[in-house]
Amino acid sequence: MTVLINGKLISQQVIDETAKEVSTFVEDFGLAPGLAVVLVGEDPASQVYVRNKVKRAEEVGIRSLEYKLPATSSQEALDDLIQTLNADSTVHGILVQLPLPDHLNEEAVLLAIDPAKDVDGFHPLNVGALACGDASLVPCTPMGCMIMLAHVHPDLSGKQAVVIGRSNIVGKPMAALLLQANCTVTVVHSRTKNIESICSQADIVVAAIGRPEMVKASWIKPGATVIDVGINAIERDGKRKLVGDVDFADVEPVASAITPVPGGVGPMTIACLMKNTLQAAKNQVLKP
Ligand SMILES: Nc1nc2c(c(=O)[nH]1)N[C@@H](CN(C=O)c1ccc(C(=O)N[C@@H](CCC(=O)O)C(=O)O)cc1)CN2
Repeated sequence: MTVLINGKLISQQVIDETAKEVSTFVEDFGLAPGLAVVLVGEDPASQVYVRNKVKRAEEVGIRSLEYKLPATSSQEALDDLIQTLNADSTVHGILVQLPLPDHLNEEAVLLAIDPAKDVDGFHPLNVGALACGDASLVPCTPMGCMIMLAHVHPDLSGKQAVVIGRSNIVGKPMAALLLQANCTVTVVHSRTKNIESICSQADIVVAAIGRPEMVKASWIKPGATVIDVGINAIERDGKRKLVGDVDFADVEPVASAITPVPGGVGPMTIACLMKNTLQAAKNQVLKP
């Protein structure tokens, strides 16, 4: 029978563990970790994610500060805010919700965040540390995928893993983490030839393409584990529905374990953000 890897349940475990550690941190250091969440514009999905981040922060005892800037904000205005947050010793974590409006330079924004406060793990210094196997702040979605994988594969060593997609947020850090866990890793992308045949040899498939239900049963080796990072809103039978990058109904009977959408990787992203915020606070308090 196929195991459904339940992101809601596992993320709640991560939240509960983090809440305990936050309370020890408060006892030891007399202050709660502080997280600044910056949202530029009014993208409805981003508003939901930011709201959920603030809610989860409250739940674990992290002090959250929300900054909402208008969609027309200048690069300078955003940079000024980041510099102020960088200089504030009560703020241990800073995240700028992505995507940003088109006129803003995302790379420059991510570079402006103090790497010690970069709880998304997107700053080039943290990306480099991850590539060297020495990261303290790891991007939240790939970290969440690794925690879910650990539930079905306590030892990933020697497994053939295929990551579909090469984004900076998911594909590349995911490949680095799987490599660190001693998997043999292949990254496939839009220019890869024979994607289906490469995927069908993998023990683990991580789909992070951003194309609804692209991965079919014929791509999956019987008994493989499938992690679906995609969150795509589609219309089916006149109703709005969230689906992943994996055709769940087609793939589920072939896989030995699979994550659902919704309720899979998504909730893990926010739980891992709480873990990173606590980690950043510990790093700053212990090594100011
Ligand atoms: N600065 C960042 N921006 C973005 C990130 C990120 O990690 N850092 N990731 C995504 C958005 N995201 C968090 O920010 C995120 C996406 C989805 C979910 C989630 O829980 N999804 C639910 C479904 C939610 C719904 O009903 O719409 C699920 O999959 O069950 C959490 C966080 C891009 N931007």
